[in-house]
Amino acid sequence: MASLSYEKELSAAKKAASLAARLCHIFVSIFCLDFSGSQALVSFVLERELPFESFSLVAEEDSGDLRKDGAQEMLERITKLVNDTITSDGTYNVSPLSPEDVLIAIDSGKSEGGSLGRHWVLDPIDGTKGFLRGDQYAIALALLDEGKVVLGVLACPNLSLAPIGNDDQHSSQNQVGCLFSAKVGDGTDMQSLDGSSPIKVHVSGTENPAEASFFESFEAAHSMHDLSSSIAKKLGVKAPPVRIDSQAKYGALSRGDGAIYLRFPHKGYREKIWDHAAGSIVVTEAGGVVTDAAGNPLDFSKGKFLDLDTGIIVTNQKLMPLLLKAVQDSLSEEAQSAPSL
Ligand SMILES: Nc1ncnc2c1ncn2[C@@H]1O[C@H](COP(=O)(O)O)[C@@H](OP(=O)(O)O)[C@H]1O
Ligand SMILES: [Mg+2]
Ligand SMILES: [Mg+2]
Ligand SMILES: [Mg+2]
Repeated sequence: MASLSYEKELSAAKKAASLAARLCHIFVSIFCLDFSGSQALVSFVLERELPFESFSLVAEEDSGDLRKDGAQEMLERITKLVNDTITSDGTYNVSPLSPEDVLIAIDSGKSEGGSLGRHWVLDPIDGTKGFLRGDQYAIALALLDEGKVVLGVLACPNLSLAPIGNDDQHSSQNQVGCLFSAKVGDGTDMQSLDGSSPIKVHVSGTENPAEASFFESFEAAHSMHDLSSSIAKKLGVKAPPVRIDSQAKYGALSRGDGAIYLRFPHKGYREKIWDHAAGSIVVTEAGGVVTDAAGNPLDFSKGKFLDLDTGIIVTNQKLMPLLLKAVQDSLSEEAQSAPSL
């Protein structure tokens, strides 16, 4: 049986996500509207770092737009950016990638995943809308082994190292750029994206919902904010929701910035595994719980999509029973009040 320690896989993942974060950061300055360069870079780094492992990647982007007529210049810019990032890192002694190499690296993310063997799961930029607004976004990378998430890394370039809501502008703690990493059975670490030493993080230990603050999507279109506010009210949560983009919510929750994350997409939306794989292990290894609205664990073994009941709820172990009850009460009230069609 292959080594189950995933040590080298985790360090490869941390390196890949950090370099991709560097590349995304440069994107901001040139306002380049294509995000697949981050995917090309992650795929390049993983294949170089783990040359003896079979490589399967389930990732959000593909090269379709970059292969269209008129995308030549964009592809050249992305290729340059990928090469510049590889050169700035300095560890790979390779000749520069050609535009075709970049397209191939992007398209190595076409795997379907599933319950057999190992699959990397990548969201090269999660929270695209947050990224474009200059708010939170994340590079989210996880490894599935036999359908289970065994490690996850979240690079959050705009998340402060200090807790959210701590407005001490003059503190040296106000530095931004966090890297969260988690390996099954090993806890969750956080470090600065500039490479400080990692510290262990833990979810909030609060048992009192009145003290808990909760996260939800910034984008109202991504989650039913009415439903989450009804749940929060039932629970007795006092503070208003903290709305942030991307899996930075899972990162923030893993270090106790808030105690609850509620995500109820509109009917018909199917959640993708790359939007939750890394975030969920970052939270569970920090002592939290991630389930669907029925209290079932998320099943990452079914391919690209999560087949889940209604929504995703995240909190600590003590609050979960109360939260689950509030969720189910709110859902059944909503079902009763909905006009029958
Ligand atoms: N209508 C919808 N409902 C729920 N999620 C949606 C959505 N449209 C897009 N998303 C997903 O929500 C993710 C962002 O999550 P959040 O709402 O927590 O910021 C997006 O990731 P990308 O930005 O990678 O496409 C996208 O996959
Ligand atoms: Mg996403
Ligand atoms: Mg994305
Ligand atoms: Mg998207």
